Amino acid sequence: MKIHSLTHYYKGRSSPVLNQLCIEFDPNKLNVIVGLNGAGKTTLLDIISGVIPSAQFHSSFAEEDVVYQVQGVPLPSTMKGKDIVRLILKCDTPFSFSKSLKTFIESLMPREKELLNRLWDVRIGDMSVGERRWLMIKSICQLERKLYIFDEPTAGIDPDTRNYVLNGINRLVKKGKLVIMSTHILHELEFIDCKIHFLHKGKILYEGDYVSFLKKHNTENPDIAFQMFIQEQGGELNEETMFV
Ligand SMILES: Nc1ncnc2c1ncn2[C@@H]1O[C@H](COP(=O)(O)OP(=O)(O)OP(=O)(O)O)[C@@H](O)[C@H]1O
Repeated sequence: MKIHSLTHYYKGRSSPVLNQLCIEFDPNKLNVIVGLNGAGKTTLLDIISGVIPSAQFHSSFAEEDVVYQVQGVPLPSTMKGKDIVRLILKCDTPFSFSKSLKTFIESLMPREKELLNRLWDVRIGDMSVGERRWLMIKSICQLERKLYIFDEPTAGIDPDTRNYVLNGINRLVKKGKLVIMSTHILHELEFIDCKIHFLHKGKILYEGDYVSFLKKHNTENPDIAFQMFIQEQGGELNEETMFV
């Protein structure tokens, strides 16, 4: 999937958040969008998923072939773990819930099974941020879709659980699905076959693999490479337009 030129303005903002942005997703790799806070990653994912309509982007995927994990959990806090699992797995209507649940449980590692068991009767409002995210994402990974979009799926998740989440997402790529995610945790990409899309100043200014990104900046630390990349692009503010 390619986007040739995408511009998006938010109401009341004089400059566009996305400015003639071009991007090419790789169907055989995990596509990872990175960039500073406020760079426009969520906006881009919102447009690709159809949450924000855009006259400049026409998805080649039908609505029912797409699943989008958003950052917040727009669900009542009294829902329990088992309700979330049922709600998400039931989205795949051709399969019965008991069959989907059996497949879901079989896909989990032993510690994940313990976690599911523990969260089964816990209300969302009583789960930690990481527990809630793990449950939502692992359930979403069970759905049969062609395009999967995850907005910061590993934010606030401990390293062990993060591995389970990333493995689940990576398995989708291996199954031939198009997967796009955003992240601020660059170190997690080291062992993943991914294509990084660096969003900065409304455009994708770098597309390539993790190793090339590090090599380009002559470092083994992705956070340093990130900082160097931002500096290369010139980070100065225009003093004339500040605080007016
Ligand atoms: N509904 C909105 N109306 C006006 N401006 C918005 C709206 N949503 C987002 N913005 C602005 O657009 C810019 C990009 O926001 P966006 O959430 O896409 O960034 P992001 O890269 O996902 O940030 P983060 O890494 O912090 O999650 C920000 O400056 C934000 O303030």
